[in-house]
Amino acid sequence: MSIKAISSYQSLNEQTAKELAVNLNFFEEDADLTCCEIGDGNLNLVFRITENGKKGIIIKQALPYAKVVGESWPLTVDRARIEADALKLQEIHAPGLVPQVYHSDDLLAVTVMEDLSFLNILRAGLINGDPFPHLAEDIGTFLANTLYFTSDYALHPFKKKEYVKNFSNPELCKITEDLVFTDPFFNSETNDFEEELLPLLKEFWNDFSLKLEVAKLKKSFITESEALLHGDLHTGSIFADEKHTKVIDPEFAFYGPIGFDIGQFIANLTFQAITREDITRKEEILLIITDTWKVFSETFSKHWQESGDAYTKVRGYLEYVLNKAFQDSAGFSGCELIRRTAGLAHVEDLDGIEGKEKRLDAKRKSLSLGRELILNRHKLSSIEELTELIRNHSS
Ligand SMILES: Nc1ncnc2c1ncn2[C@@H]1O[C@H](COP(=O)(O)OP(=O)(O)O)[C@@H](O)[C@H]1O
Ligand SMILES: CSC[C@H]1O[C@H](OP(=O)(O)O)[C@H](O)[C@@H]1O
Repeated sequence: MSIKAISSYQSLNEQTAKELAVNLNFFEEDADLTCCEIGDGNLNLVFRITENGKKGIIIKQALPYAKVVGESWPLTVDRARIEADALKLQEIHAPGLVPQVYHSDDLLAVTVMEDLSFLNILRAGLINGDPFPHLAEDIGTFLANTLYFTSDYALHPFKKKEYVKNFSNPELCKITEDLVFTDPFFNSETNDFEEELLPLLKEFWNDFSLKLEVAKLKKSFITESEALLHGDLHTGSIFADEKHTKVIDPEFAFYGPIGFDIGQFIANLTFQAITREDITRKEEILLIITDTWKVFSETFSKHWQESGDAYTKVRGYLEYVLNKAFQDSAGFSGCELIRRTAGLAHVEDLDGIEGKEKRLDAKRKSLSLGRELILNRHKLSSIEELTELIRNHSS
């Protein structure tokens, strides 16, 4: 039976992924196709199908469980629908900054999209020291456009609530609630860290002022339906080179506080500020952070002038919204730094450091900076103060 004709979910393999591509008319029946499963993320299958080595297509399929753990961690395949819908909406608001979606199938939990293999995953490129001259401009624009145009500042309230419903994503949000906001701040089984970090982590687990601030950040993540977030905007969710930037993998998309995406992006750049030894190379990262915020806040402010909401004309309201997003983003980035160091899901920027002492030193810096950002976020009043804090903790 043709895979296109199936009436229930089944997980693909390299052979059936090829058959699906042909049945969906992406290739001729007699095409000489190559298919490889290239997924290196925590959750899904990703097939790259090419004909004679030319640019091909990507078929991404959600498994009914989290790939990184296995069938013992069931997970809704509805995340594929959310990812495809989010990519389509992001393409409208931030054209050219996401892969094109060619086809999606909610039953098979499949998204067929543009093959971006000509680009590099940003995390790998940054670790390699590659330059990304357009990154700040592109991500600042992506953040400003996707966040503003999906918010109440831009949308009719009925449309906004329709989106909130469509992008209700409880299972994926629960992963973030646990892995980003809760587990690393308690002695949880999911945590994963070198025993040498235990004394510092014990300090965290016993620090009730730290826990109170994380509780406030978690509350804001859970309760503030401000804009449609990407939901997992780390440097492994971005393809880039010197000229292009493409944001992938919005399966964690949902309505949340604007500062969350900004904070995750800043934190994942911060790992590079911590690990780079050369001062000039560190400063390159701090400049990307500064410029991203500047592009975001300037572009968001420009859009704001077009808003039909009467309150957006009230003096001080835009400044309030931006200041809250800024301070939230500092706090969220603190949580991301800590969870990527001691929680379940790690990053190559830290784990890939050769030499145990050097690696532990970087991880301690990441944990201490994370704590500072969470505790002192309300004292930060400019992006320069934020980058100065990062600079001081990463030398
Ligand atoms: N559009 C694409 N073009 C080329 N490669 C892709 C594309 N989407 C994903 N990949 C590859 O698959 C990997 C995992 O994709 P991702 O969407 O991050 O999956 P997961 O949701 O499991 O984290 C990426 O790191 C990248 O190597
Ligand atoms: C068990 S999911 C852990 C972690 O993985 C996700 O990232 P990705 O899909 O990019 O691999 C997300 O960050 C989750 O917190």
